[in-house]
Amino acid sequence: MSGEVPVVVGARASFPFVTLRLRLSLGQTLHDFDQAAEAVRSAFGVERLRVDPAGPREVELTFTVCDQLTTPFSAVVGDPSSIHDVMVGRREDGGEWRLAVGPHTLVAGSSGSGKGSVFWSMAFGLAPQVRAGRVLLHGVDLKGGMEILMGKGLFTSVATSAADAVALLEDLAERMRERSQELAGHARTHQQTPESPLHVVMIDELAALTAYCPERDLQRRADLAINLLCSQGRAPGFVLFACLQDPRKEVIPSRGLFTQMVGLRLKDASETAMVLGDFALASGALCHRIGREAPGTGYVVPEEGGHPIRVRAGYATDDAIRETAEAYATSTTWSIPPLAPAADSSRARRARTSEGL
Ligand SMILES: Nc1ncnc2c1ncn2[C@@H]1O[C@H](COP(=O)(O)OP(=O)(O)OP(=O)(O)O)[C@@H](O)[C@H]1O
Repeated sequence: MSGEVPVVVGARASFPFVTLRLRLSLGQTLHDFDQAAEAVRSAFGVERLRVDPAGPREVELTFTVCDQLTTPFSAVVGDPSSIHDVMVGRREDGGEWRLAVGPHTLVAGSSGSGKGSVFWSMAFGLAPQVRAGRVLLHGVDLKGGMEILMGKGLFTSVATSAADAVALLEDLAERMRERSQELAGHARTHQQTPESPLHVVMIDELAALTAYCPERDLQRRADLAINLLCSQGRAPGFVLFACLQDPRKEVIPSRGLFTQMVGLRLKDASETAMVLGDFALASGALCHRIGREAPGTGYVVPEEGGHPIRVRAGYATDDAIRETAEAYATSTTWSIPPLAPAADSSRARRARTSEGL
């Protein structure tokens, strides 16, 4: 028997997961299990099946036997003491889904996949820090501000045109450079305080700036500023959080600079691999199989590495967004500086309403 069929050598359960450990039969490889995973998952009628190597001749199959994320729930305002990560929803094991604030985050998902719920859950999570002045949110919404202006009170500045978005990003890149110079020789990472807040740039649809912007020069300048902020912003306290429908490299050249990826419902397996890595498919993290009836559901690779985790974001109604924005409004608002002429764009020009930030 052991030469033909893999033998079950162990089993364990920890709700909602059941794990079987199998000894490979002669000639079988991990790849065979990866290939068969979808057929086995479907035969057992479970939500997800993950295949992991477990030593030279063994493999583990982990079945998610109960989907705890089917019922939607509301986005919540963060805990005032949370600085490094915020709760944005729930994980498949019933625990809190917390997103780290430091890394640059890309949320990819087709239209209607629920990117807005991750966006607002993040903003709600940061709201107490916004009110305390330790975090300044900057919004970029080139759909005329439809999404972000609803919660305008939380934002220090909001750009709703490509020209304003570029002016804002270049201004932030310049502030980042200045702060890095101030920190040089004193500290390797920035500690957020009201005197020196963390800047979080929240972009509703990144491709509107990096791929579909009709003005090539603005597109080029936006790419440059995003690359600068992504590659140098984390240590001095400048962070990007961007949503995107189409994760292809030609749409978002700086994709690799985003180190925290959230994959909601996507079009096909290649998009899933682009967002979460090839590894995701063998882990059963199939963003392209997420149903339309479960917006806000997706997979995320934990910052410390390991398997993608299935998650769902809390949902923020329009009323909840307005109320939260009113209750946790920032006291720091900026006018976006006028767009510098192209040749002059490396020198940010300022029109600050708050001094010394
Ligand atoms: N976490 C959630 N829980 C329950 N329902 C949700 C959730 N997120 C979104 N929805 C529902 O799905 C709809 C689409 O969500 P949303 O507008 O956030 O998608 P999107 O990915 O931003 O789409 P687009 O790119 O077209 O703007 C919402 O109007 C809402 O009804």
